[in-house]
Amino acid sequence: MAQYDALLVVSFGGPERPEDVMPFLENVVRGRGVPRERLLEVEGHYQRFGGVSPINGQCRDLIAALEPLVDLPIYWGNRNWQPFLTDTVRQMTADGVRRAAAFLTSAYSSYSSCRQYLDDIAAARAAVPGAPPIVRLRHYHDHPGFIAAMSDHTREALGRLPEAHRDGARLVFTAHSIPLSMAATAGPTGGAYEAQLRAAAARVAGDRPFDLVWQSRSGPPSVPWLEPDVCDHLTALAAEGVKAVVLVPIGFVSDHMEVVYDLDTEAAETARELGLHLTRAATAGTHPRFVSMVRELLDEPEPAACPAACCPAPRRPGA
Ligand SMILES: CC1=C(CCC(=O)O)c2cc3nc(cc4[nH]c(cc5[nH]c(cc1n2)c(C)c5CCC(=O)O)c(CCC(=O)O)c4C)C(CCC(=O)O)=C3C
Ligand SMILES: [Fe+2]
Repeated sequence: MAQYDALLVVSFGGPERPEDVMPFLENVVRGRGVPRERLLEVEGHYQRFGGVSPINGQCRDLIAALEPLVDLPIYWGNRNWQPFLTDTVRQMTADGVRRAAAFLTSAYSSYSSCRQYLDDIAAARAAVPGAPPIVRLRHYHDHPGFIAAMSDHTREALGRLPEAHRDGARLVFTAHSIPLSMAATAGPTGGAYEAQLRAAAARVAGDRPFDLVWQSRSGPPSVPWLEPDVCDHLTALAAEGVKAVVLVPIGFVSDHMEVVYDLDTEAAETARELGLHLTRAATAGTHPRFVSMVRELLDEPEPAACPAACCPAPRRPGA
């Protein structure tokens, strides 16, 4: 930890009042070619929850849990909503921070889940004269702390199924879908997003059979994204005679809107219609092993930066 004098938590950001929902969404999709109808539909998801995304509160909770373990000032900046990364970097600079470590609330390689965060950190630094170096802590999708937290939460969700259904329940891991072109170029040699997710899911599943499926598809319908979608997969499982499912959102680190809407609202409704027993595992959140993992990452030697050609920005047909 001696090499850093501050910890910066970098997250996606989300609105916390109804009037902030559309401006937030416009920040997220600027230049991304997301159809207007999709945006209005997603606006509805946020307004159903009073215009409040859970994600900022979850960042505050994570920081509160880190404070007793990390003997450094902890800063927090978001990519898409207040507190904005640029404002935080300005504050860090004013406070005299000389070399900060960045913890990203995104665990896997791909343009959306990695390079876009690095680009936004670079843009924030470029906007602030004298901004300190910000060193991204390494990917943690394979860290024992992350795997332990998800394993614990998966066991706990299995325990919430009716007892008679526990042995036969299928573990269904989910992650945010991304365009196939983005998946193909994820990581230093391509395919890393899916490969990392599958490896993490296999470790959490242990010797139980499992599936890895996708949620929260966006973008124009003409662009192919990773499939199958979680709801289509539940339908297929029910047709095969599966009676109970545990959904494990291994692709995310907190129970934000993509979890509480796309899984707890939409997928739960699909399961009810199909007569499937369904529980959902909590994400890592503030699980003690996940929190202590951040402390352990700070103590590791400074990680090498991602290769420049890793996770390139996708071409955006329709953008
Ligand atoms: C890989 C990935 C992660 C996981 C890694 C990570 O955690 O970063 C993730 C997380 C999240 N995605 C989130 C929200 C949104 N994502 C959108 C759109 C998109 N996501 C994409 C990918 C990912 N997204 C992509 C390829 C798009 C299409 C536009 C583009 O090419 O960039 C849109 C636009 C509307 C729509 O859904 O169409 C919204 C509102 C929230 C906040 C939730 C909250 O508020 O609680 C979180 C944590
Ligand atoms: Fe997203």
